[in-house]
Amino acid sequence: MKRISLLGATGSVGTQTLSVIREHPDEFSVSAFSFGENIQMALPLIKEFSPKLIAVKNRQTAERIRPMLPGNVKVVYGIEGMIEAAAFPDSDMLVNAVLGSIGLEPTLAAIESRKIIGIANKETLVTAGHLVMKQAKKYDVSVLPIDSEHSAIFQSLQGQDRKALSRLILTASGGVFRDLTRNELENVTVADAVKHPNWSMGAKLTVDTSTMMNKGLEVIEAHWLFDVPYERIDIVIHRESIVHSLVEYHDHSMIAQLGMPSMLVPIQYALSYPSRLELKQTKRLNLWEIGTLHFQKVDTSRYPAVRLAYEAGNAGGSMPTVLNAANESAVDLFLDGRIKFLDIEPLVKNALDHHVLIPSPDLEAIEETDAQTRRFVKSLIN
Ligand SMILES: NC(=O)C1=CN([C@@H]2O[C@H](COP(=O)(O)OP(=O)(O)OC[C@H]3O[C@@H](n4cnc5c(N)ncnc54)[C@H](OP(=O)(O)O)[C@@H]3O)[C@@H](O)[C@H]2O)C=CC1
Ligand SMILES: CC(=O)[C@@H](O)[C@H](O)COP(=O)(O)O
Ligand SMILES: [Mn+2]
Repeated sequence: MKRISLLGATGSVGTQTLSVIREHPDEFSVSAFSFGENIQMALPLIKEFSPKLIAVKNRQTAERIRPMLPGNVKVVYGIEGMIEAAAFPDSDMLVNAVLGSIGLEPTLAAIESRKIIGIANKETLVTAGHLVMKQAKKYDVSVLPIDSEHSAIFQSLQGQDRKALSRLILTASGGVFRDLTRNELENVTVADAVKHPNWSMGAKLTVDTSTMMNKGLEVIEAHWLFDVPYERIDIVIHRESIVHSLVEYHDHSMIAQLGMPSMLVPIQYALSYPSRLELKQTKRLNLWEIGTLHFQKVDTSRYPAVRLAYEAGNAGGSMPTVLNAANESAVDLFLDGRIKFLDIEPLVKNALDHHVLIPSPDLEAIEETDAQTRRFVKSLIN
């Protein structure tokens, strides 16, 4: 029985993680459960999975939910609460499916408590991948990818000769606006931007897929997870989201993982690794029904966020922190209707241009850079 601390339990990855746990009650249980403010969604899940610890975003949410729960359930809140949930002594594994760089400190705390880490929360690896991977090495902890592309790469590396790895190739759907020119993006709305052609996901990530900042963040995520330099990480646009990513070896063999677009597969693989469990809930891939797959080179003048991400990754130090924080702020502003879709990329570029690089930032410098960048982006639109 693997006992799990789940951060972001009410979200898209969080609820799908709970579906995997529901299907395998003899394999997994939930010991600590964290969410933001969505009590209506959380309450039936808490009743079903009976965690011992609940962490919520703020004091008001904690005070509202406390009387609705049995007395032996502990309720905590804020970043300290999330850290307590991540490092909960009765857990063996952290599944980090919270949104944003707020997931960093809980991840570090769980590593120090020697939990297995299942990481969906890519912002944590983008903002401070060097700290996470250094800590994981120090405490001899596995960091298992849940992001679909990284799970595909991880699966394509199993049993292979790491020294023979040539490059990683991340697939990208191109997002909902992939058939529009940049001029046609001028007046796209929030409602248009939160529809993904192949996956059902939270709003922030869906917007990131349409600027393709998501793929830029994923390049940085792959750099840290697999210790591969940026010049050996490529992106290919693949409309169907059937090939979830590929690894090329020195003998020119490419090994890929394929499947229908469902997060249940990478989530379950991280939970059960190194075993594979049966998955009943997802449609099998039927290649003759799919028929044709398409692959296309990325044009970075169409998707400037991809270029910004490679530049930030290559610059290193605190630049990826700025990239991530500026993007989180800009996407929030877009989702709040305060800026247009095409304002996102220039805001991120402006924040990167304005930042003076810190070469090897520690946690304090990362958090200060993150906060400063968010203030800077807000000041630009005010
Ligand atoms: N969705 C997907 O298919 C994939 C997601 N990912 C990554 O996984 C992460 C989660 O994505 P997704 O599930 O789509 O996001 P969602 O927006 O669907 O869910 C976010 C979750 O985080 C909680 N949350 C948000 N802010 C806070 C906060 N300040 N304090 C505490 N809890 C908070 C939300 O709580 P509440 O709603 O209760 O307020 C919710 O439970 C992201 O990093 C994303 O990039 C990676 C690959 C695929
Ligand atoms: C499901 C998943 O892993 C997302 O992060 C995904 O990457 C979104 O799809 P595209 O980035 O290919 O549009
Ligand atoms: Mn992904």
